[in-house]
Amino acid sequence: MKIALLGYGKMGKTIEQIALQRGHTIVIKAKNNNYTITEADIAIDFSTPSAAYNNISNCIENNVPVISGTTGWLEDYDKTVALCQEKKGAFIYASNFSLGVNVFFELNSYLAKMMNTLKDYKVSMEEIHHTQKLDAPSGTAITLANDIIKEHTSYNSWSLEQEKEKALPITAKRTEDVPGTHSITYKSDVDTIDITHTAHNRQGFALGAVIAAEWLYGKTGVFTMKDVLNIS
Ligand SMILES: NC(=O)c1ccc[n+]([C@@H]2O[C@H](COP(=O)([O-])OP(=O)(O)OC[C@H]3O[C@@H](n4cnc5c(N)ncnc54)[C@H](O)[C@@H]3O)[C@@H](O)[C@H]2O)c1
Ligand SMILES: O=C(O)C1=N[C@H](C(=O)O)CCC1
Repeated sequence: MKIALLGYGKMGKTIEQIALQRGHTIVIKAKNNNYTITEADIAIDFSTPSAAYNNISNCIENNVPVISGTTGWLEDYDKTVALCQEKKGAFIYASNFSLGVNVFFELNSYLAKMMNTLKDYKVSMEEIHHTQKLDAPSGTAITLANDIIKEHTSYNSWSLEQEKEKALPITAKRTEDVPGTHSITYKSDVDTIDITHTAHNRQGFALGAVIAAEWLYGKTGVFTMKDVLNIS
């Protein structure tokens, strides 16, 4: 496929390596909105929270299927879905494209469902990322928190504050060079259960995004990584 990389930073460059290894060509390496999307068969957006919606809607308007991994723009997600449906386009967003994290999402939901009957355990979450990250908490932490809230009746929201009524507390730490670590902890007076996913580098996110692009090409609709990986 002829791929447009919308965002040619840490992720764009890692996706380029994986896409070339898998036989694709890169026709656009955008660092701003100065590009002509119609040159591409498909676009992969890993840009910035303020740029993502314009990039994605530009693709949909021009009938170019688009994958987005950019986080921190989800206030515009519903509008994007409506546009994609109206234009009969193709779109996938995932807060995390790593295959391991997508298994971790399933584990998190299953654990939350079991723990819902054990109200002595309090849930908390910690995410750690590199210091250049623009958004907090991470998109992945928000997905994990929303999945817990769906299963666990003690929580109806998440918060970066630690002691908020019915809110699942998330701690967001920024440490140089950390690609992404997410932990969920259930703590009672007698013991603790922790589950953690640790990314060792950005290759897993990039591989998942290229697999999603290969899967989306030729389809119409709005999809998620659950559709791509056929898990759960
Ligand atoms: N979903 C996932 O699996 C996943 C994994 C890693 C990172 N991310 C997210 O991807 C995004 C990018 O991460 P990164 O580490 O590569 O950031 P980065 O800062 O290294 O790169 C961002 C790039 O976007 C470019 N950019 C700015 N405005 C643009 C525009 N209008 N059009 C196109 N490009 C533009 C910048 O010049 C830069 O090259 C972040 O939102 C991050 O949270 C998601
Ligand atoms: O490096 C980042 O930025 C990451 N962003 C995603 C998130 O916000 O969850 C995925 C992990 C890496």
